[in-house]
Amino acid sequence: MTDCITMIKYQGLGNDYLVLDPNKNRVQLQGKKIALMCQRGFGLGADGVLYGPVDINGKMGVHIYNSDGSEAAISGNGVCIFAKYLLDHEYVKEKKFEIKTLSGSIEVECLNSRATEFRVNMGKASFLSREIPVTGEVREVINEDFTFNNKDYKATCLTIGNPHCIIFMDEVSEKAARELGPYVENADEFPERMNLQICRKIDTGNLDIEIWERGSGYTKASGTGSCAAAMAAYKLGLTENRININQPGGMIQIDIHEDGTIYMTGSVGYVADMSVAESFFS
Ligand SMILES: N[C@@H](CCC[C@H](N)C(=O)O)C(=O)O
Repeated sequence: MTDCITMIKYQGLGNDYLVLDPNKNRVQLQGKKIALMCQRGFGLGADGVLYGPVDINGKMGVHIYNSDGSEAAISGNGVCIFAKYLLDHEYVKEKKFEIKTLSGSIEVECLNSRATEFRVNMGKASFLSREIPVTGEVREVINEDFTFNNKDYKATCLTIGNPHCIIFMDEVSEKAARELGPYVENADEFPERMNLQICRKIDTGNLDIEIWERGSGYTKASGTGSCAAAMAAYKLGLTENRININQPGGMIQIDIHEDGTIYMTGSVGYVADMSVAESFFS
């Protein structure tokens, strides 16, 4: 029998990931293999790969990869999807547990019996340039002037464990995100590249966003992107501390606590068991 690599595809509001469990596969993960798996058309198609469970500093963790093969420190939808995988495959039995990522330990809570709704403690954001990172003197990057593709914008940048640029606009669209995204992602001001969310304020409890992800491009939803958009709007005094983030794949609710801790409530779904022959990578 040909050696196969087995994966399970899940999605969080259309932000889809392949879970690759090293306990079930003997595979040396490399960036180009990940990129090949994620390709739509030539590969299996996904916004990224979740490789785990693995040991990270003595705890059960997951490595998160974007569809270009780059590794991300955190993914909100990715953590919800991985939490579902761990419950579905009985790696955990509790409803509340921690998942280790490169950005730290993330507390997750399963909210329903089908393990499709999760509440995640995403920690605190930082607007400090040296933590995001953004070049220039150390400052909070709030409503700052930037030029992307020869056009001037006001942007607020922050880290949720991964870097985000938030630009408020009167109208947001997939077209606008796809046009601006690559310039923001790869701007010289952002040494580790950048995730972009363009945002429209609907009211003090609702934002509309469109997303261009570092390393994955246009996606239908983003957990960390939702946290970043909500935190930027709250910091700018545009919203209350409970904000519904409406995005093409659906809605993610964000709660910002008094101490600045951000909680996201997201939904995920199982898509399919998939396998590829080793020869797929040759
Ligand atoms: N879709 C994710 C974000 C994934 C990581 C991001 N592309 C990065 O490189 O930081 C989410 O749901 O947060």
